[in-house]
Amino acid sequence: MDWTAATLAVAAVILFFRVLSSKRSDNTKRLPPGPRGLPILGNLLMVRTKPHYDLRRLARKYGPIMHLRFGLMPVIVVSSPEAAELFLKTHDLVFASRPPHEASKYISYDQQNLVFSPYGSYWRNMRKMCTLELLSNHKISTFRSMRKQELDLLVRRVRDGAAAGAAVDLTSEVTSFSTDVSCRMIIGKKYNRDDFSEKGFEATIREGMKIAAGFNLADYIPQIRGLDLQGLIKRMKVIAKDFDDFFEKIIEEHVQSRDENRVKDFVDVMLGFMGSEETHEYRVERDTIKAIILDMLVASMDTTAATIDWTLAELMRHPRVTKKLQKELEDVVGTKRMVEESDLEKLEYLDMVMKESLRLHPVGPLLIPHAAREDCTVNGFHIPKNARIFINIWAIGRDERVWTDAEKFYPERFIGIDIDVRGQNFQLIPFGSGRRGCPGMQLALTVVRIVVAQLVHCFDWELPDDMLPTELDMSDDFGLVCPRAKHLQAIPTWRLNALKMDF
Ligand code: HEM
Repeated sequence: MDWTAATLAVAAVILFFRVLSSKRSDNTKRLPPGPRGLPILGNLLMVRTKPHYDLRRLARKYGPIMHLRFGLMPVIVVSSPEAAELFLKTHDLVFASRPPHEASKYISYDQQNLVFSPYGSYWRNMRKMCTLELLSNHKISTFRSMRKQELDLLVRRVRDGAAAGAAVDLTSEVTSFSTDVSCRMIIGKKYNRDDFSEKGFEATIREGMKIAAGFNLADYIPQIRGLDLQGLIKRMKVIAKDFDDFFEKIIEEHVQSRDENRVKDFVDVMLGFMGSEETHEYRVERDTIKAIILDMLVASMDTTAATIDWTLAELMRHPRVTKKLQKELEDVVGTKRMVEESDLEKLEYLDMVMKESLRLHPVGPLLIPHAAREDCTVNGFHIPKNARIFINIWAIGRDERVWTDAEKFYPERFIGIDIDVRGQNFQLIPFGSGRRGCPGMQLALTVVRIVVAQLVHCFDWELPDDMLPTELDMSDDFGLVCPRAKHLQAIPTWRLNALKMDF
């Protein structure tokens, strides 16, 4: 044997043992427990139209940190406050990314939005801009009088319904209110039917959200991406074109408008940063603006409306709670005027009602999927790089080990307990927590509280057709946002007789 052959033989033996030992150490990495899956599809068929229910059922068997496989992708499901804290606080930086997402590649300018953008300098820059320039306390206070105008209009519409003695479709009314407020804040005007394609603005937004939330096989088996087996790419291209035409029109109107005195909407603010990187740190291009407009519309319109809707439904089912809330409003506001945003901090029972509603009905029951940026060990379990992380906050909110009488709507459970919804108490995180937590939380809490307070202060409510409170259907509908499955209808009676409606 010459020296060259000997050296090659030794190198081959070393390589063989290296590979063997790396295989062994991979095998010793302990994944969290979970059900066995099918070849290729993995556990995809175990999750049907209501994933939050299916994943809770599985977690009851396999534990609060559970491993599944959707297609070829590892999925980790988190279902206890302690485990949520490990993922969103202890190891927040590792899990602060989002997985690749086919729908937002088409609809959101190649994931240039905030919601689905992977962790990195682009996301950090956009997140900073949104937090400091669009959603700061100062900025949202500049829209206070606009919110009041829209709320007055909502009350007026409901009062007209009260005069007719008919049931009002509260879900539709609250959704229109929320759409109008969001549009005025983000694009500076209510959306106009003529501005959009035939299908209509709201229907297109909803279709986009449905596709974005759905289980797209290509997200889990990237090798079949080009085949478009579910026909989603075709639909997404149509939606993306409709949005792009609309946003181009909006941006052009803003560029042409010279009124310096009006309150600056989000498009104005972002246009102010475009092409001025020397004076501002934000790198904003035209596609960035379009992606963020869509993000803000999607993130604010239906989340806020669905939260108000769920809360009003719980109040209809619990007349005792409604009476107690009306009493608090009479004590703090009186019966001679309507509620103002400045009253909100004094309304402690309202705060408990909102917490209880968000506990039972978080509109993002699984948060938005997070992604592992690198391999990580959590609670002794190996969490592989690129794993999708679902945090089942809906299951946590209804866990009997965490909450006494968990299924019961009982706002008094928060008396004397220091738990709020702002991301520090992991048994109640309807807005998420940590780096990816909701940047619109303050705005959302202001809007949902003022609308609920106003509608309960101004009106008494009765369910139609002699329906008993216990008969109200409370089923939900899963999507990017989880609203009530059926519209809430109720008959209002004006109760502020001392107040003339001259607004
Ligand atoms: C009641 C209303 C709302 C609820 C319950 C809610 C809840 C949430 C949740 C659960 C997340 C995901 C957190 C995570 O993945 O860890 C989120 C993200 C987000 N929310 Fe909200 N939200 C609401 C309203 C709003 C509003 C009004 C805005 C802005 C106008 C907004 C903007 C966003 C954005 C931009 C993100 C993505 C943040 C990121 O990925 O960095 N949300 N929200």
